[in-house]
Amino acid sequence: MLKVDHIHTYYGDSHVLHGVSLKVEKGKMTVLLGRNGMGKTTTIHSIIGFNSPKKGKIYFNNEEIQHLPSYQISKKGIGIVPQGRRIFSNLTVKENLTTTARTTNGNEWTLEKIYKLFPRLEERKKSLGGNLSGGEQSMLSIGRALMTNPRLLLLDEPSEGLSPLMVKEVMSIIKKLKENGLSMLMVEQNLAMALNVADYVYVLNKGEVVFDGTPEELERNQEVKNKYLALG
Ligand SMILES: Nc1ncnc2c1ncn2[C@@H]1O[C@H](COP(=O)(O)OP(=O)(O)OP(=O)(O)O)[C@@H](O)[C@H]1O
Repeated sequence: MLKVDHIHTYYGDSHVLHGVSLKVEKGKMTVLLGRNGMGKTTTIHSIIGFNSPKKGKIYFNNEEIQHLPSYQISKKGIGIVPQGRRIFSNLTVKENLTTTARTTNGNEWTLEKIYKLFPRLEERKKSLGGNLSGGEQSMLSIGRALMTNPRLLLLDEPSEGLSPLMVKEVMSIIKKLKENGLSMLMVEQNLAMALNVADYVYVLNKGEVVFDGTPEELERNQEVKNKYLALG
């Protein structure tokens, strides 16, 4: 469904991604792991067109998208749950869900379905986004992305800064989406959580893929875990 082929991405003169390649299969959860600053967010931003690669190609359903602006990429069916959630703090929960909603990719997701998946959001539908707890904001950010009816959902550390209880809740929702057949690429710092939901894992180090394999293969690979995933 998504193929990232040897991309090189820069911030000004700073060369951050050095030929990153990865694939996301239809209906699967692919997880990007790696320590802080290794290029995970930059990879997500390259795919969605926030920071397009200077070299290399990105194919979505066999079509090259690396040269397109982000609104066109999103129109083609790639949704994003950005790092830090980025919800609209002066809009209500309901407005957050509806302002960027899109039906051009089909119309599976409706407000009713979102509220069914996240009953907490329905309870708080009239509250301003800025008044929600971190966990509620995380749910809102996922709900808002689903309202664009994506074929592929990019999630950049949806569990960041949440309490263990909230992390569990958000992850169980992500698992439900996976059971429903949604294709996802998720950045995650928490190894245990990543191994729990992933079908396939990539590890990034200094803008390069240093491991790819199944969660079981990563689990057994003590060297990769020690070298590239140790905290710090
Ligand atoms: N806007 C920017 N301008 C310049 N350099 C940047 C910018 N954003 C990120 N970088 C640099 O690019 C590199 C990769 O950053 P990136 O955010 O992709 O890492 P990450 O793996 O997602 O880490 P984190 O979990 O901390 O977000 C880092 O060295 C970072 O300092």
